[in-house]
Amino acid sequence: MPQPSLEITGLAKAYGRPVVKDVSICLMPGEFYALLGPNGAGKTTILRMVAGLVAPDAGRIAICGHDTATDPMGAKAVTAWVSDEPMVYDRLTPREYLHFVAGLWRVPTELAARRATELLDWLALAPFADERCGGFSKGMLQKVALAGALVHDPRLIILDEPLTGLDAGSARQVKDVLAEKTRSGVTIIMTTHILEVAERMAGRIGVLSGGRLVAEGTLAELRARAGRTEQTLEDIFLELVAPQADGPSL
Ligand SMILES: Nc1ncnc2c1ncn2[C@@H]1O[C@H](COP(=O)(O)OP(=O)(O)OP(=O)(O)O)[C@@H](O)[C@H]1O
Repeated sequence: MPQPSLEITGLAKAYGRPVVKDVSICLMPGEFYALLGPNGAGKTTILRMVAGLVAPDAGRIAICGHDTATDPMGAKAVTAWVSDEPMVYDRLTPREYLHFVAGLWRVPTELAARRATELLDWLALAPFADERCGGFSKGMLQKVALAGALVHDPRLIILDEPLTGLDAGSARQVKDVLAEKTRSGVTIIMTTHILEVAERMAGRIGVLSGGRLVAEGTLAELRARAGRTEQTLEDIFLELVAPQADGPSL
């Protein structure tokens, strides 16, 4: 059996009160997984723990076999993290930024330049490749940040609300790049509030409510579980996260 790209087991985190409770998720190479849940359900906290930005209180995370607690560098080397708040240096151009990030990852210069050109093309940033990022819109900065996250050719991409603030054209470019990545065996885990995006892009969907994973599966599996095949993802989602599904914590 191939090695999972992401294996989360019994993950827990409290900030005064528990916000992530005994969450386990296993993703294989090439999977696209969407984490859905109401505001405050714990989605970003899980992603931040996977990215190594927050330490779990309990549980284990392994990325392509690298335990994030005992081998954080090994785990980070195969991971890309793109937050919903793009951090890009204003004074650099997209090409300079990608060169800089590739240098941090020690990607050989020629390979880095080739990947940068490809990513800038894919994300329709080529015409702006040599303009300073300082004048860019938030959507353009998000695309530059995504390109930066992909320049070291990660095996796991972690995305927090990747399409927020993108216009239809940019959202399509990002979706196409992500779909292309999964075709080449890269695994993606993302949070989204846009149910249509989860429905269209993700192979599997996990629904989080009050810090717990209350359902997981393909859309067809979630429908079958809800007992009615004609239900939309929105109907299923609202049923799953309704207060009676999770007690009074919501
Ligand atoms: N650094 C922190 N300190 C204290 N509480 C935190 C911290 N980070 C998150 N929380 C709390 O943990 C809970 C889960 O937050 P999280 O951001 O993971 O939810 P989310 O599902 O991503 O929500 P949203 O959809 O609104 O982004 C929230 O109640 C939040 O206030």
